[in-house]
Amino acid sequence: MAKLASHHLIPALGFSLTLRRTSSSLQWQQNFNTVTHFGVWKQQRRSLSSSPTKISMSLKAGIVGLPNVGKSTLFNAVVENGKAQAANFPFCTIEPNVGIVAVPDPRLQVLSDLCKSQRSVPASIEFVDIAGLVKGASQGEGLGNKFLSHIRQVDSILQVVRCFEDRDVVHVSGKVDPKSDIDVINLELVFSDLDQIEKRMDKLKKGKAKDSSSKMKEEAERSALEKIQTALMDGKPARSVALTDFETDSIQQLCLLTMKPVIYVANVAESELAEPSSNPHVQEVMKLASELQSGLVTISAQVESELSELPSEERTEFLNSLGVTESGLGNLIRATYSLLGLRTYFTSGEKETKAWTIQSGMTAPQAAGVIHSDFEKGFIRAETVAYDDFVACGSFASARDKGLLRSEGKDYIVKEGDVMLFRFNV
Ligand SMILES: Nc1ncnc2c1ncn2[C@@H]1O[C@H](COP(=O)(O)OP(=O)(O)OP(=O)(O)O)[C@@H](O)[C@H]1O
Ligand SMILES: [Mg+2]
Repeated sequence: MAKLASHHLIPALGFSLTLRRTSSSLQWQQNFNTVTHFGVWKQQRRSLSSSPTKISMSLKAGIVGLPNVGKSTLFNAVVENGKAQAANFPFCTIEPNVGIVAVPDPRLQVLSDLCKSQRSVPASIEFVDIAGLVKGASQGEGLGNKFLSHIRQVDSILQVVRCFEDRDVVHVSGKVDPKSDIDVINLELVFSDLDQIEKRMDKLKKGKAKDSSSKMKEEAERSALEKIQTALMDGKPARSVALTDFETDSIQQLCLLTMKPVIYVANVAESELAEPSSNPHVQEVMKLASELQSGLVTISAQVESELSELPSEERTEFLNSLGVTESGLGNLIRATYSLLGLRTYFTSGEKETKAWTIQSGMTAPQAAGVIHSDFEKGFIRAETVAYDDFVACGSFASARDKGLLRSEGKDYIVKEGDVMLFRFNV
């Protein structure tokens, strides 16, 4: 029988990944496995709102960089109660730390107020603090290949680049030099990808494909690998290579490191936070980020870490004393979310208002599937209203009366900020 999955149904589902706080630890209440394949990795979570207890689908951003550049300091600031050891010696981090971070979104509160929701649940991203990489990592130097494999498992890379001068903080190559630091990291990623590609090409040479469709797939993979290999030899990342959709799909399972989108995080000194662009190191990172078609966020990991220790009423005062008005973390989190190609749609009702994360281009049934696979399987139609229209009308009923609540079918591509109700069959 067809049912209208109205707002009383969606919040009642509780199918999303649910965290239960126990006296000793955080436990995953559902079997949905988004992080446990990292085994030993620690799980921590920051909630930017006091009420939410649930986390929707999230993707991973890996914090990468040379040793001792401020990765764990940044991680601890982003992940409230982050317990990653951050200290002034290289290779301080060995096992990766994982933290789940809520994506700040003012729309959530607006919808929640309009629908008088009992709670609101933000979208989230996972941050992963990874061990420092050094020259030769792809050959097993430093903490070596094991840590490149940790990078392989994330969806995007935040590359922390040291832009602060401080004689007391050891730099592994002896001086602050963002260009050289970025080159070292990128080169290791390139070497590791070249190695992967070579191994894969050797396997493909054996040509095991029997039917014509497998042969076509192998051909697409071979062609993609050759194009990428040429670019890598030229020092260019795999993501810069133009591939057909078929070629892109064929190499997906290789998880090439240089295919992942990158944001450069220029880590500046406290005293430079008010005017980071006057720091020549930051100017250099800006130039490189733009050449490498990557994002850039300037932050002082040290300041963010100190801020996170302060009671909220003292934070503004501290920021003002440094000549800035807001913490850079919200910016970093939003930039990462957008870099991952993520979009948000909302469900909103009396029980809860929730931001759901989808990949851009997802259809209405796929978006419904993020709530629960039954929603996707039994999808009939979605009732949808744009966020601004919903706010102008104040409720689903009023949006329906004004003809702004549209009934969309299975081919509808969900738009950023859609507020949705799903009709489905179970
Ligand atoms: N913006 C900054 N200004 C001054 N000092 C900083 C800044 N950011 C980090 N530091 C200091 O740099 C040192 C190294 O930081 P951290 O342990 O976070 O580095 P890391 O990149 O995680 O190192 P590793 O790769 O060894 O795990 C710490 O003493 C930290 O306080
Ligand atoms: Mg560390």
